[in-house]
Amino acid sequence: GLGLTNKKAENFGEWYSEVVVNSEMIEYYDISGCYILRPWAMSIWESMQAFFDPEIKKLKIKNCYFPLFVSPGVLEKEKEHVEGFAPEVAWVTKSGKTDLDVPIAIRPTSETVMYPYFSKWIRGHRDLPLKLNQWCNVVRWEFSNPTPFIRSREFLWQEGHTAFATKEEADKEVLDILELYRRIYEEYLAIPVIKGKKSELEKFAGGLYTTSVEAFIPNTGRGIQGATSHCLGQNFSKMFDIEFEDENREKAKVWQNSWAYSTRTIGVMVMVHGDDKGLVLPPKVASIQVIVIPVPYKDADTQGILDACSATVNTLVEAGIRAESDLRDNYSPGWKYSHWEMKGVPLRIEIGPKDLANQQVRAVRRDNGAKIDIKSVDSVEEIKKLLGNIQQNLLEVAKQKRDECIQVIHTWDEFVQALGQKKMILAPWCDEEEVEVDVKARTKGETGAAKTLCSPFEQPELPEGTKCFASGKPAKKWSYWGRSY
Ligand SMILES: O=C1CCCN[C@@H]1CCCn1cnc2ccccc2c1=O
Repeated sequence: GLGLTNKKAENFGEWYSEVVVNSEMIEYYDISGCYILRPWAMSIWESMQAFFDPEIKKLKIKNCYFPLFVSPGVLEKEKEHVEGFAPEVAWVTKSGKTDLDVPIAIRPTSETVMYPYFSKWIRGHRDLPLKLNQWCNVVRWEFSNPTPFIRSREFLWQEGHTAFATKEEADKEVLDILELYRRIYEEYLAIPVIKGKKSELEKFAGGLYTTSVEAFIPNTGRGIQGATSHCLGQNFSKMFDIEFEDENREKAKVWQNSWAYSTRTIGVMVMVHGDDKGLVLPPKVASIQVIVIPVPYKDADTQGILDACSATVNTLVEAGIRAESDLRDNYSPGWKYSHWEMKGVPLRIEIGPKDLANQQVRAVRRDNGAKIDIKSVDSVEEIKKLLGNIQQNLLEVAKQKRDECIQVIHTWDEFVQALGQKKMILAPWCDEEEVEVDVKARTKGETGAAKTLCSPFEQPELPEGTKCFASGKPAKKWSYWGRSY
């Protein structure tokens, strides 16, 4: 029947798989690591896109589309950039029964697809800045445990690729885009994130520096990279000869960025807000914000109740609220309550004989279960307010839970203890790579090693003489550490 067999606090992995399927977002596919995105998931992707695409167009970024296929020559152009990733690259080796003389790679990301053409298109400084984005799928044939939305062999994302004459312009754009990612998480998905810089070990090896928004999953005590905005420096322009004649007719290499968020965002939302009744959708990304359900009663005026439901939906829709009714006569009200709770619809409206008689409706919030009687005449205004409160409450509750998981430490013993308590750890660090490698080695265990998540832009006070928690050397910065996805 209805309802989840797994509890979020008891077996998180099974709970998550059940929620994404029972909420009708995901259907498992017969190829491991590949998932069907059903409309209930696709509409969430589309609502984020409906925010992000106009925003990047305001920044004069233009959408394009490059081929899915990459010729081996360019993919292997730079050993450093690709070597660590090579095992994940999927290759086309045949067409029909015939072997291709040269295998063709499927894009895992598009730097090497795009940049030979950036080199062709950029001649003079008047060709700059070049700012392109594409909405597409990418393929990475990963072998670690596949998880819908979080880690799949094919996923949807947007990838921005930009080229500037100066480093200053590139540095500014990195942060402009990172702010858009923060807004996606905090204003749409109601998920708190931390903006910061990745360590040298964790950054994109092909770039100059990596910034990211980091989320945290309290149930597993793992950090998760929410989205990433890299400054590539001139690494790729040197590799691909992307140069221009500057004002004093000198040849100069361009400064580049690349940035992405993916369908992983949806998985983070499920993990953070979901509960034992199923999915919980923030109103901003809910394709149905209000579901209206008739509660007929024996010989009471059933037609009157059905008409009131339809009238309520029409009034709400006219006011721009995404409302629908569930008038199916082959399901009980109780069944419908569970069904739409499982799908995470933020607000339910019940209309029974009493409500009809009193010219009111009963609203039930999905986030905290509160029941509110609303005068039908005030329904639009009251429901808009309720949806706003739900959006804000989801963020506040998530922020409070996340903050409870943050632990500031100063010593190795405190670090190990906090790690065991599934915390997101804020620690003073000497910023030396071999110390980071050492921490990974010393915390290797069945639940995975601890790594740096990011060094937050907002740095707490670092008193003179503070020691690195892991090496005892003078600490240079505060960094977040933890196990991660
Ligand atoms: O993050 C982004 C943002 C969007 C554009 N690409 C960058 C960097 C991607 C890093 N990466 C990630 N997995 C890979 C897998 C196979 C080959 C290459 C790669 C690879 O370069």
